[in-house]
Amino acid sequence: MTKQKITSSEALAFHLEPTPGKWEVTATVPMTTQRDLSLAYSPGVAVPCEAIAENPELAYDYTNKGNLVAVISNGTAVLGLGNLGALGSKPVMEGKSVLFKRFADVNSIDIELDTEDPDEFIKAVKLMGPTFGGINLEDIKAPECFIIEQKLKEEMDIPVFHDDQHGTAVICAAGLINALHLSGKKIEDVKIVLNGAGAAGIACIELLKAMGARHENCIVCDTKGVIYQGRTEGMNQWKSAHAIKTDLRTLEEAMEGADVFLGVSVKGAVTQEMVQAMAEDPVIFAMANPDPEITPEEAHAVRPDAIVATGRSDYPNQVNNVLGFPYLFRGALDIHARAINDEMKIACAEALAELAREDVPDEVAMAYGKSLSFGRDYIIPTPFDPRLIHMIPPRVAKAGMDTGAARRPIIDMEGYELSLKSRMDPTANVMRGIHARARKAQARMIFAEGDDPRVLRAAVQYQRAGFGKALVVGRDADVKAKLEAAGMGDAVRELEVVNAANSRHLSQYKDFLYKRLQRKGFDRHDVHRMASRDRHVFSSLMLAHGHADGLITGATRKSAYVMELINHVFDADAAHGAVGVTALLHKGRIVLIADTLVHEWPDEQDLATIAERSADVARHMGLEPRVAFVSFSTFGYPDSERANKMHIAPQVLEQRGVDFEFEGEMTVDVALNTTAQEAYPFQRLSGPANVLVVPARHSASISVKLMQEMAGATVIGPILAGIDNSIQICSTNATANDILNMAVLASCKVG
Ligand SMILES: NC(=O)C1=CN([C@@H]2O[C@H](COP(=O)(O)OP(=O)(O)OC[C@H]3O[C@@H](n4cnc5c(N)ncnc54)[C@H](OP(=O)(O)O)[C@@H]3O)[C@@H](O)[C@H]2O)C=CC1
Ligand SMILES: CC(=O)C(=O)O
Ligand SMILES: [Mg+2]
Repeated sequence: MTKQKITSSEALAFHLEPTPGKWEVTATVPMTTQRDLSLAYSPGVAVPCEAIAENPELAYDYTNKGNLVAVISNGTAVLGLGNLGALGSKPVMEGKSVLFKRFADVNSIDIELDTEDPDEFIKAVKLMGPTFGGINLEDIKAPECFIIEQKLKEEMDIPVFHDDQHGTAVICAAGLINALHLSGKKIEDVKIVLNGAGAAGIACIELLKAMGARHENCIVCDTKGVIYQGRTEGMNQWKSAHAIKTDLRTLEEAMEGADVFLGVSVKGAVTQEMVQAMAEDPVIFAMANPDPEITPEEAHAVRPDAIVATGRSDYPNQVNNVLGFPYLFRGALDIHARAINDEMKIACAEALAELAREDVPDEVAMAYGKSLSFGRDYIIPTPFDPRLIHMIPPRVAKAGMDTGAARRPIIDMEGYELSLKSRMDPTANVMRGIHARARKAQARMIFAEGDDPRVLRAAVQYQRAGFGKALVVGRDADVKAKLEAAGMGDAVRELEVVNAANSRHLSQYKDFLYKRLQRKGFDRHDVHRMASRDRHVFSSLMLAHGHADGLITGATRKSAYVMELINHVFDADAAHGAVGVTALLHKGRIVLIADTLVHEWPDEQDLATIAERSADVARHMGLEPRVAFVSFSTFGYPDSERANKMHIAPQVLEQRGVDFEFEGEMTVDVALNTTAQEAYPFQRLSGPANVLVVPARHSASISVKLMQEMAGATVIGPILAGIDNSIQICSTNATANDILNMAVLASCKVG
């Protein structure tokens, strides 16, 4: 698989922009009028306060407690980086909070406590109990973490869960069930070596023993080597419980003939010699973060028969607690659980293991840009698998209900699963699918406006994110200076700068252009000048000759101007069926609007073509198209000459016999709102429209910009559809990220 290179400057920029950190708080109630204020605050707020004081259970109804989890750390074991202190751990904790939201729609805030004293820590967390529906402890070193978790579990009436212990153990167990299944070994028989006897290590080995691994077959190591009976150095009661009678003293000795290696220690703790000495079909879970005990490349170089997993997302088999904590808490919160007990953890591990053995739906394979099927490189579901949200929490919730952990059991399990499906934001999956397809396409993308810093940023990101090769049109010295000024001096050597002066194909381009334009009033001299001087024309010529796979431009000049130049080389116009489609992403919805670029005032035939091209784009984005022809009238009322073409266009489409849903004409609310649709029982859309064909380019532009400015919608486009070549025109106020999105779309050849 293509490994994505991430630089330190990118990581810092990601955390700095658009605002420092990774999350913010938004209100879920209106706060605009005097009445809102009276309800949300004094005097209205007194009513729920008193109700909750009388019956604390009502806090789950009248406050956000029931869907709020605290991620709490003191920073004493930040990933595998060691003790970075409370503040130093904040980026990881913010990250965990965001993962809670992204994967399971759990609201979460991070809290960093500046203390290494377990009693102080316990007291602080306990006092916060009323605020939260659950507590996720994170990156607290052993053995303090054991004391802290145990005490808080005893004293709090909400789930307290140390993720590094149990989250890791659950995922490790799920992965191991499947790895052993593949290597044909049984957990009772395998010799397991665990390196790292801290939070994660102790919990992993305890869970595996509970699942059948034999005490005498498990060798645990730490910084002092093997934990054997009688050892006194660096010991504690949790390690002692796993000490065995043995003469082995070092990890190297322990690894001889081992079937399974589990690493939750530090980067590079395992050597190739150690791996070489393992038994046949060894299982190696090198889970230290951010860098594993040994890389899959190193392990496979000496043992091609090994099944290897790491904690990282850029290798296959990511054994990482991100697969666990969001879904464990989702299930626990939804039954208002008092705790997350062992049965709930085991249910989670089994559900994950089963899911990996199931047939992988196309949408998952598409999102990852490769086919995934149960085997050595796919023993555990991938974090972006959209089935996790509706398949794991119900199993956790059921186990909690069966074992008395639920305060409010779920009655309608089927309804619960459906509600989980609709919790997740579909736009994220669509974007992921597009990115994965682009990565697979590895397109050579021309960024025509190499003198613009936004374009340069996008080009650098395009290449560094592994989408393909970025070809930047510009003058070498200028590109270099701009990159340096933008703090990306290190990218100078990475990007290929192309221009008329360094092109071997210029005379070929000139001849081609002259042939196209000689009967359109251009003389040879003008044409040659244009080919070599105008970057839009030069870029188009490169694309037309197959010297690149896609073109992205329009960030510096108005789109009509750019289109005119591009059309000297291509036939990307209305007469040839070109259409501009813009995608609006907002509040978990995606709506495409067309035509935003090519047709000024389309007639009914054009409108039908626009619908067809837009439906293609929708399918490319992974959406099943539901097209609405929108107007200010609905099904003929009010009758108006201006709305007439919108009334007729669906009939034209009907005659063309297309294979997608369409309807019209209708107002936007009828198109997008199923309740409004009920007033028209004869209408044929099976749900809200996701493609809006609008009467003219001005209405398209107004709608898009209104959504962008007023609602803060994400705008992708206009996507130029209906032409063979992959050209995307971005807008002059596009950000580097918008330009990158357009390049990615161009690269997966949408349209
Ligand atoms: N993939 C995943 O999902 C997860 C991975 N991890 C990773 O596991 C590692 C440990 O985390 P955690 O348990 O929270 O941390 P702890 O600080 O609680 O424990 C660390 C343990 O690793 C041991 N150790 C450190 N260096 C070595 C070494 N060179 N050889 C052998 N043992 C060593 C320590 O030994 P001693 O006791 O002698 O000090 C200690 O037992 C980290 O790298 C972390 O990123 C953690 C959670 C989840
Ligand atoms: C993944 C995780 O929680 C860790 O490495 O600490
Ligand atoms: Mg952790």
